[in-house]
Parts: sequence; structure tokens; C-alpha cells
Amino acid sequence: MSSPILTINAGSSSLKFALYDQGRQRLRGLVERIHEAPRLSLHEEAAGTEGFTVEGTGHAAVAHALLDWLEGHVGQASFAAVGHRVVHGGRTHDQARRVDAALLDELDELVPLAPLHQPQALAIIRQIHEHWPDLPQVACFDTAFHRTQPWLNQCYALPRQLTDEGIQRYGFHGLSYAHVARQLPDLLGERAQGRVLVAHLGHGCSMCAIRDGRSLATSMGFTALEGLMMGRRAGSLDPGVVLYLLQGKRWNAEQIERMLYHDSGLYGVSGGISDDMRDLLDSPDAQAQEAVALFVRRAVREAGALIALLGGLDALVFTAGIGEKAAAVRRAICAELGWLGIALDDTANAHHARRLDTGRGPRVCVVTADEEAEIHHSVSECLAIAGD
Ligand SMILES: Nc1ncnc2c1ncn2[C@@H]1O[C@H](COP(=O)(O)OP(=O)(O)O)[C@@H](O)[C@H]1O
Ligand SMILES: CC(=O)OP(=O)(O)O
Ligand SMILES: [Mg+2]
Repeated sequence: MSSPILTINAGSSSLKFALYDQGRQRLRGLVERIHEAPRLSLHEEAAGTEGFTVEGTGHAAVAHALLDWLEGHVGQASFAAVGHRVVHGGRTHDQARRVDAALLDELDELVPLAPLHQPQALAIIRQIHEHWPDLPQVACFDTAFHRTQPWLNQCYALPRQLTDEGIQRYGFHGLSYAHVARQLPDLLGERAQGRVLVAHLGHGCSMCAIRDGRSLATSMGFTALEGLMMGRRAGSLDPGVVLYLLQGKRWNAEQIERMLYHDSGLYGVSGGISDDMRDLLDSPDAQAQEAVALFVRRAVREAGALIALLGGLDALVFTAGIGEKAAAVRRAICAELGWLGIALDDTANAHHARRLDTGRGPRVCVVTADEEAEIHHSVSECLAIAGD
């Protein structure tokens, strides 16, 4: 192997990594259930490669095991760079940036805006810097893709001063949307420049209205709490609920944060059965079924708002775990959006085909989420590494 680029994607409940050599993916792995019992799965390209086990829980423990394993597997000297998914890039960054001490300080300031993601990614960057001090590292921002949103779609109707301070709608999952946007010409032909709604339905969930291949509007805002119902997040909520919990029930900030980021969403509505769509779809429990039904209803509401901003719909694209694999959820969302003329081919849907519509009405497609590919692309562009 020559000088591969390593990509690291520290998600809320997982860590995904990949190695690219000469522009091609050589190795790809996923560590799931990171806070309970981290478990590694390596993708097919790594057939025959022995994986690693993680001592303990959390992102730091996983990163530690990964770095040790990579050192033995590919050798430290041969890395060209490491690219990271950094969820919050604030107002300034509309593209990937090479990491230096000043950038890290700036990104530290954004930790309260993305407590499930930002501290983990920054800690891993620091861990790698200690391990391999001369290795170039690049921060690739989830927010960057959404910097093209017009001002009206970035604003809350708050006092000006707060907007000017940066209390605005940023949007997330931008690496995933950028990857989908890159596939659109191949997927949609002449419709690629049209009115496209992308539903990123994973552990975190959001939607993005894409026009001319660029973000026009998105369901997440200042933090990754706004918008759709998610695995453990409620999505959009009357802010009066938070005030009531604070003032009426005397909850403190930690309790409220826990409720908003950990105890709500599929997990909360199902009464704690699971935050995993697979479990809920398989469960006969009435609360599990209600959680799935509410997930669908919230998705339809958000879709309606974004389709209104697009002025109609030429294509609906599903991506990420639920979007790619939960046929029943896709079918229910498309059925509730039937008024748009969406006609789903049930067989194609059951088989998770790339194209799901019958040929009438808007296109309906599935794209495999690949934030790693986008990170690799951004790193190559940022460092202009020849041959990668
Ligand atoms: N076969 C499946 N059927 C239904 N849902 C699935 C399936 N596989 C994965 N999922 C769901 O996808 C979600 C995780 O999506 P993913 O994009 O991997 O999350 P993240 O990257 O945000 O951790 C979970 O809710 C999981 O239940
Ligand atoms: C931004 C966000 O919600 O990311 P994830 O899906 O990794 O939780
Ligand atoms: Mg994700």
C-alpha cells in the first residue's frame, strides 16, 4: 500500500472509518453500540483481515484500539493524511480545512452546539496528533454543504442581535448530502438540477431540499436537535416545553439535555423498548408501533415544508440506515406523500433497489450513505494530493 488517506466519522452512536489508496477504498469498518458494548464489523474489502477488539466504551477507547490496529496493519509512516467528520463548523467554514491549533480552539467553542459529536471528533484529532504529530489532519464539516442556503432559510425569527451572534439555522449531515448530490446526475439525468428532497434517516435524521445540486433548506438548525424525530432525539418541539420543564418542573440543564438528546425519539416514544428501527418494526408492542407511526408522520410534515420551499418535487432520495433498509418506513412515507403523484414500485421497494418508482410521478431512489467517500474527496481537494 502506498500513502493511504484515513477517514474517521465519529457519529453519535458509532465510529466509521475507511482507508483510501490511489483514490480507491481499501478498507472500511464500523464500530457500533459505542457507549454500551463496542463491536467492530469490517466490510467485504477487508476479507481475511483480522479486526480489533475494544477495551472499554466510548469514542476514545475505540479510537485508541483503531490507531494501534492501523499502526500494525498499514504502518504509521505510510499515511498521507487523516480526514475527520466534524459536525459543527459554525458560520465561517464552507469547505474542509487543514487542522491547526487555532482551528481546534475555534471548533472547541462549538462544543455546546453539538455535544454528541463535536467533543468526540476533536478528542480523536488530538489523540492522533499525539500519536503521529507530523501527520496532516483535515476537518470536514457537516455544516459546510448548507452554507449555500439563502439567508431566509438560515434565520430564526429572533431578535437581530441573537441572529448576528450566530443563533441561526446551520444544518447537518452535509457530508452525506454532498455525497448524494454528487450521485444525482448519474441517478436522475436531466432531473438532477431539479427539485430534489433527500431524506437522511439514520440514528440522527434530517432532510435537505436540494436545487441545482446545492442545499436550499434543511430540517436541522442551530443544533442537530431540530426537525425530524430520531433514534433518541425528539426533533422539533415547542420551546415552551423546555421552559415548562425548567420553571414548572424545576428540571436542571443536564436533565433537559438528557431528555432532548438521549431519552426521546424512537426510544422515548416506544417507552424505552429500543432506539433501533429494526427492533421496533419487529416488535408487536403497541408503543413500538406508535413510535414508528410518529416517525413517519414527522417525516411527512418536514417533507411537506421542504417541498413547499422547492415549489414541487422531481425526486425523493432516501439514504442512511433506515432510508436504505427499512422498506416499510419508505412505503409509509411515500403513501402519505401520495398526493404528490409518488407511485412506489412495491417489489423494487422490498428489494431496496436503487430506483423505487413505477415511472410515473416523481423519481424515488435509494443512495447508500457514504460520508467517508465525501471526507476522502474533501481531504484530497484540501491537500491537493496528487494521485488521490
Ligand atoms: N435492516 C434494517 N431495517 C430497518 N432499519 C435498519 C436496518 N438496518 C439499519 N437500520 C436502522 O438504521 C439506523 C442507523 O442508521 P445509520 O445510518 O447506520 O446510523 P448512524 O450512522 O447515524 O449511526 C438504526 O435505527 C437502525 O435500526
Ligand atoms: C448530525 C447527526 O445527527 O449525526 P448522526 O446521524 O451521526 O447522529
Ligand atoms: Mg449518521
